[in-house]
Amino acid sequence: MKIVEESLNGVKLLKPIVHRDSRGFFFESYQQSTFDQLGLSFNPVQENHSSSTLAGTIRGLHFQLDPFAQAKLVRVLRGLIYDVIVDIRSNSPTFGEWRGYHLSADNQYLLFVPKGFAHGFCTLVENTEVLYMVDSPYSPQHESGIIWSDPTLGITWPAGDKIFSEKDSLYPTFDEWMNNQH
Ligand SMILES: Cc1cn([C@H]2C[C@H](O)[C@@H](COP(=O)(O)OP(=O)(O)O[C@H]3O[C@@H](C)C(=O)[C@@H](O)[C@H]3O)O2)c(=O)[nH]c1=O
Repeated sequence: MKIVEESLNGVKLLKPIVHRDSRGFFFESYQQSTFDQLGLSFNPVQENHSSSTLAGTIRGLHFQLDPFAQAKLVRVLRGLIYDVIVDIRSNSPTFGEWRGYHLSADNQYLLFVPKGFAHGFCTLVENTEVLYMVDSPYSPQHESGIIWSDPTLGITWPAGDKIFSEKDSLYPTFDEWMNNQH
């Protein structure tokens, strides 16, 4: 496992060591001691798998509130996504900044997203499958989010029509969410 890119404090784009042979490939997608060596404190307790039928499907921007905040290790088993994270740590020098990464079954990247980030993605091809481990269990009472199309954040999503859930259409803007924190 090697770090390909570090951007907002604590976010890491990782590339596993891929062992290829005549059958195909093998890689360790998570190994606790490797993560410890990379300085990533991550002890997953739940794995999630989502499949999105149409290209242009958006899921996000999501996070869970303390004490159920989740770090995530995200990768794509099939297809291609534009994965977006937003720093929502109010004490962070990069508070309110976002970054986007192309994750695909082909590039085999893994994105490590620490606690304190809103997370979402847009699928770029049909039948895209995303797998991610989280280090705190699902807690519906602690689910929260920010509207993916937020004007202040100004995320440059891929062009084209979008498909998203009703739940995701009802999340507040970044400014509304911030004002509700005080
Ligand atoms: C997130 C989650 C959902 N569910 C249920 C609730 C609901 O009935 C159904 C679909 O949930 P959602 O619409 O929230 O699924 P989705 O929009 O895919 O939510 C996910 O989006 C990405 C971007 C993330 O970062 C994840 O943490 C998660 O929030 O699955 C669970 O049972 N466990 C879970 O951990």
